[in-house]
Amino acid sequence: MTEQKSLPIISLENVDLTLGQAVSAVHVLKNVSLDIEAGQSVGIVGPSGSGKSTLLMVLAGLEKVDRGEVRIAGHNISTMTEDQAAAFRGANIGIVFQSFHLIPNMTALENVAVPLELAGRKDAFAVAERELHAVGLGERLTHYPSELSGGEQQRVAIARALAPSPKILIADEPTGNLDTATGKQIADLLFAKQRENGLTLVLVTHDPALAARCDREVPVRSGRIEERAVPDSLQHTVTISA
Ligand SMILES: Nc1ncnc2c1ncn2[C@@H]1O[C@H](COP(=O)(O)OP(=O)(O)OP(=O)(O)O)[C@@H](O)[C@H]1O
Repeated sequence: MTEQKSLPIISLENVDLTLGQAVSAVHVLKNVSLDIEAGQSVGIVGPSGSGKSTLLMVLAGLEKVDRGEVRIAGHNISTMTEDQAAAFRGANIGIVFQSFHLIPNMTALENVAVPLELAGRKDAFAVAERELHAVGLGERLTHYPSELSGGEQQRVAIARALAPSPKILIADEPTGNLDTATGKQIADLLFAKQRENGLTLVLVTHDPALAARCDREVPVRSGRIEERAVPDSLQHTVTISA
């Protein structure tokens, strides 16, 4: 019997992207290729300004590439219209932005319930409440973002991204504003979702401990990735030659 290699859930092929105009133009991503298997956790690491957040925006279809292809779950997100990409994200991808993007005039509970309501879930508020409890914010349901600390806002954003049970979670510094103990709790929650639900995790992080917990670290340097997916057959084999 021949072993079937599953298609990567995320695949970038020779992606180039320049942001800004004229003198402020920056060639941010340079011929980037990256395959991520379903259910894998990947830590995107690298110096400030190397292109990590831009890479996440590209993966989420929020930034169009100049060249190359971005395929998510077999769909070419680079050729979708904005509406198609938004619907696709809603059904498949949870996103935690560096600046959270919470809706200021909605409570924590309402912020988390919004994507569920948009998906037509009748149990939106019950699920939202459960997710807020899971990130340790059961006592902050009716607080508005301006009444929450930075770390609490970050956890609302994580609860909102996880609530619709996406296939993929893309998160920019998900523990960046948290103390060590709370950061570990959030990381535990994310890796539990990976283990139990097969969630694919793509995390940008400056935290070496969080990166080390991922199945794989992808280093970004000046807009380039040197690493390419290790074939399955080699992934769990470590050979030490004397
Ligand atoms: N709209 C834009 N116009 C011009 N340059 C941009 C634009 N957006 C980002 N850049 C540049 O692209 C580079 C990569 O930015 P990006 O935010 O992806 O870096 P990063 O690796 O996530 O950094 P950090 O770790 O500091 O968050 C930076 O040098 C930034 O100045």
